[in-house]
Amino acid sequence: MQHKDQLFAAPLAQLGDFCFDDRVAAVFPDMIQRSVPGYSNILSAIGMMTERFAQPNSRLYDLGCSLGAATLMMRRHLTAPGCRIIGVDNSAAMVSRCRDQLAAFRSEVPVEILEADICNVAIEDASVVVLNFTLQFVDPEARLALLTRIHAGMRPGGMLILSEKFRFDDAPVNELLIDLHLDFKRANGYSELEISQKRTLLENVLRADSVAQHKARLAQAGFAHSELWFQCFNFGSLVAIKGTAHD
Ligand SMILES: C[S@@+](CC[C@H](N)C(=O)[O-])C[C@H]1O[C@@H](n2cnc3c(N)ncnc32)[C@H](O)[C@@H]1O
Ligand SMILES: O=C(O)C(=O)C[C@]1(C(=O)O)C=C[C@@H](O)C=C1
Repeated sequence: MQHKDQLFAAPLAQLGDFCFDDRVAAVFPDMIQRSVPGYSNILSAIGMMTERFAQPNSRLYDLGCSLGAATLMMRRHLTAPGCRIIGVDNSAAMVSRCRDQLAAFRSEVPVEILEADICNVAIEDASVVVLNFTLQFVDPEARLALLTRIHAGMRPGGMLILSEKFRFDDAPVNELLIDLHLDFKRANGYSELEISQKRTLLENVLRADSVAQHKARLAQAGFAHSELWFQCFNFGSLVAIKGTAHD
């Protein structure tokens, strides 16, 4: 059964930091669909890109997998033989629900869901790595080290999909795209109170970078190629490819 996100509909006495606890996990599909413009388009493209980039007998990683929406897409579109998918999340509530959700659909592809910090987990022999709205929650100081480890754990020609909320250096543009996102949330039924409480809760935990910062960091981490392939307001997705000997 789908549960509607009404977590922030009533005034909260204390606005601490947003966290991915059991209450959030219980409404997460509704929350992310109504909060992230383009979320479904990005998931569909993760399926298409998996089909294209998964290499035989390699590993595919979904880092910050939540309930496994991207893992499911990858599993459904995987045609290369001998692959395994590894989903990682450090929220116990997400991991438990993710395992249930994956078990509800039949598949021959081996999938393992780990409860761990993506900054510590080993990345090995990967052809596809997904960071779908996860890097924005990692300490900015730890982001380059994580991407460098991901790059080191990938096969040549492997692909990273990095979806994020962005900030923009041009102040009027930044304001406009944030406002359009708020309109998107209003159109999806969120009240002004829900919007402002969630915004305060996210302030210290979701630290957005600009597209230029992401591209520069991906290059520094070793990725030979990267480009923004999707954007809607202040949300979007980049693709980065590890170079091969032919580059
Ligand atoms: C916005 S959700 C990701 C949505 C998901 N990828 C999808 O496509 O539906 C961010 C997730 O990242 C997880 N997360 C944040 N920081 C993490 C870390 N350092 N290690 C592991 N998981 C992390 C959170 O628990 C949360 O489930
Ligand atoms: O609701 C917002 O304003 C968001 O920034 C959306 C966002 C995200 O980008 O991850 C924030 C937290 C929830 O996990 C779902 C979506």
